[in-house]
Amino acid sequence: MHATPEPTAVRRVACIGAGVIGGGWVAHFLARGYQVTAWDPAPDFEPKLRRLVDAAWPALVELGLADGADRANLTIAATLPEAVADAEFVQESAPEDLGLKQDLLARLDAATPPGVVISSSTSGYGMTEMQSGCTRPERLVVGHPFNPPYLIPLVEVVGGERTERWAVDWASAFFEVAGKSVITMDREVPGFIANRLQEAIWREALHMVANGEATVEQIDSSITEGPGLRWPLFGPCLTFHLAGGEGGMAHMLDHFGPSLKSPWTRLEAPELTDELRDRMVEGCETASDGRDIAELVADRDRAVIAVLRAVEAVRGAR
Ligand SMILES: NC(=O)C1=CN([C@@H]2O[C@H](COP(=O)(O)OP(=O)(O)OC[C@H]3O[C@@H](n4cnc5c(N)ncnc54)[C@H](O)[C@@H]3O)[C@@H](O)[C@H]2O)C=CC1
Ligand SMILES: C[N+](C)(C)CC(=O)CC(=O)[O-]
Repeated sequence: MHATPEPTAVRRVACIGAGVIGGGWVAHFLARGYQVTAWDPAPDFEPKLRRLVDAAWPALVELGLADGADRANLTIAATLPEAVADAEFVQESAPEDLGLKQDLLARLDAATPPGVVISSSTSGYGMTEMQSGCTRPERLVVGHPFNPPYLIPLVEVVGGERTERWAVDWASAFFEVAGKSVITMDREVPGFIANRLQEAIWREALHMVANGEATVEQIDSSITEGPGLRWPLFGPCLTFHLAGGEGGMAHMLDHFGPSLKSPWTRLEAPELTDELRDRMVEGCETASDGRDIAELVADRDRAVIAVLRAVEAVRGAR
């Protein structure tokens, strides 16, 4: 049996590794009213961490702090075992190095009370490969955040082959209670969902710069002045649903399906089978949540205007 607290009862979290992401997690958990203990092997980590939290705090105040939220709730631990000794949840944010993560997670597993869930911020490793040295692998999950974790809501949660289902469900529930927006994945896939999508763009951008096909500035403008303006409300699927006009995704795929064979990207497209077409069309119906095309267009237009105004306000304030 495992002495796992209810996700709503957690008060003490440990953040292991306190760089860009670990520090961002510290700021997030402090703003949500948790007692946070941080540990990092770098000798100068404490002043850097406090600078990061102080820089984030005005934004967190503007968003609204939870009851009891206070930067004084941060404790600096001298050792890894001290950091996790009475933790009710542990978030690991050490460098993206498989050997280092395997070794660190094994040490965390040995020092953390049984039943306490340990989550890794890894950007792409599977928990199956990271939990290989753990004696209680059932409580280890990936909890992949986005920079900065105190502002970007998404966390992707997924277990490894030796993770038990309760730990995945517990972590998802805990992150929700802690104010995050969670995608729980049933299957391990390198890079999870969002980084696979981001990497497709990122690798193509690097190819274009390497080949002299586009400059860094052109690449960034192509997103900030183009598709990026549509993505805050609708992701790539509903966005392209509207590219099909009144025919939606079905017409979009029938019209532009042949373009999947054109050399528009170095990434090879899957075969557009009837099954894939149906899955996309049905998925867009579900995601539309009862709205017809005209209603979706109206929602998109309102969102794009709001985003354009917000961006203009930030540019005007520079
Ligand atoms: N930077 C980003 O945009 C994102 C990073 N991540 C993931 O978060 C993790 C941390 O990345 P960053 O914060 O960007 O790196 P970072 O380099 O800013 O921070 C890493 C921290 O880990 C510490 N560290 C080194 N060895 C350690 C060990 N053995 N045990 C504990 N801590 C150790 C370092 O002293 C440093 O403070 C990685 O797994 C990365 O893939 C996830 C989402 C976004
Ligand atoms: C650059 N990165 C791969 C570490 C980015 C992430 O993992 C998520 C993010 O913040 O975009």
